[in-house]
Amino acid sequence: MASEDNVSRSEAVATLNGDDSHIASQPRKVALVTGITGQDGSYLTEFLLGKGYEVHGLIRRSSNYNTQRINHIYVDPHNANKALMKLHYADLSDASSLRRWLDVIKPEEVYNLAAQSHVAVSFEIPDYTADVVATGALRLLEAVRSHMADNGRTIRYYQAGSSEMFGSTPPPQSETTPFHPRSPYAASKVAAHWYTVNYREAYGLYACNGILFNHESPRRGENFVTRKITRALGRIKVGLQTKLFLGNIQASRDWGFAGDYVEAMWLMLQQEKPDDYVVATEESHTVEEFLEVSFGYVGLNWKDHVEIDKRYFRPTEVDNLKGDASKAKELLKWKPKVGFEQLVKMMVDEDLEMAKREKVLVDAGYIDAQQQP
Ligand SMILES: C[C@H]1O[C@H](OP(=O)(O)OP(=O)(O)OC[C@H]2O[C@@H](n3cnc4c(=O)[nH]c(N)nc43)[C@H](O)[C@@H]2O)[C@@H](O)[C@@H](O)C1=O
Repeated sequence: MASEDNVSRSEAVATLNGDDSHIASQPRKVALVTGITGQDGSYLTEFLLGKGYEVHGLIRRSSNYNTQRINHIYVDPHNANKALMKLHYADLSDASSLRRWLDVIKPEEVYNLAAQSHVAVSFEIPDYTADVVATGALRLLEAVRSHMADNGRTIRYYQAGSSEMFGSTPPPQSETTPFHPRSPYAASKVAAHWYTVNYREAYGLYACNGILFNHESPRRGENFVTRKITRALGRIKVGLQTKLFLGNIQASRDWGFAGDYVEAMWLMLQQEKPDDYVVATEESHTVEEFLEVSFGYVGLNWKDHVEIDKRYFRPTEVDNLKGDASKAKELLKWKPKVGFEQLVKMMVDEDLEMAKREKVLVDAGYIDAQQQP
């Protein structure tokens, strides 16, 4: 469904919906989002469209469409009056594509959310992870810098940092806590963090690092632990599977709701000066506690279904993350709206509904139950 056509900015800016007259008198702000097909990209795009932005997303070519999370806000570009989210093929490993789209789109804000974001997988594909997460951020920063220099424009840049950068440094973790990364993913995020700081200091770029602690939602990828649990729980509840295999359930994370966290990204780019901010709930829970709350919510005992499988342990683990978000609270006036239990219930509710729909298809013989034990 991605458009392969270039749409000129003047054409796009002139396209205003009838239902947003409060912003119709000014040209729309234009944002460029990498990683738009991911969990955060989809929530950020909804948020920015709600603020009256025109949002351009960079997507990777794939033999299958991977736009499920944004299909509900996609409008065919032939409907120029309504199509305020536009998709373009590019890749963080392809510097020329980044510079070209900056030149065409001329965004005011760039959000770099794209990544190989799975920590365990980064041990399997470390070169690729470093290329996309670390060097990819550098390529984008350099494209932004050179575009600004050549065109006399300014762009505000957001870099998606991660609490994984703190690694083995004990909690609570704030902006001044030293990094001690424990995976190729985390080390790559540390590099991207410092590239961003360096471009700010060297070139005066308005560039911010958001150091976001884990943030989840019903749109979370199914191989991250929270969604893996709620997805399996839904299927267990309706009888499509019986067991769930997990790794280290003593790890503790500061889990917030992704929908809350994208607002903090945007707020960072609306300040007078660029800076780095921790975004977190300031509460930490173990994976075991997540199991207790989620299974308990639907009247099941997790101990009847969960088995520990060593293959999900990581070569080096991050044991305990708990953020100190005082700076974001004070300067951005940001705070999370969804708490831990509410987040768990939201995810369980959605995945229970999904499992019920899946069961209808299984019972009718349209799909099989994917050979789950
Ligand atoms: C902020 C940060 O947040 C995320 O990274 P993550 O914390 O590694 O997230 P996760 O859901 O993969 O693991 C959380 C914990 O859960 C343990 N765990 C146990 N059993 C399984 C298991 O079966 N699967 C998984 N995935 N984890 C398991 C696992 O060992 C770890 O201790 C990414 O978004 C990342 O991009 C990012 O930036």
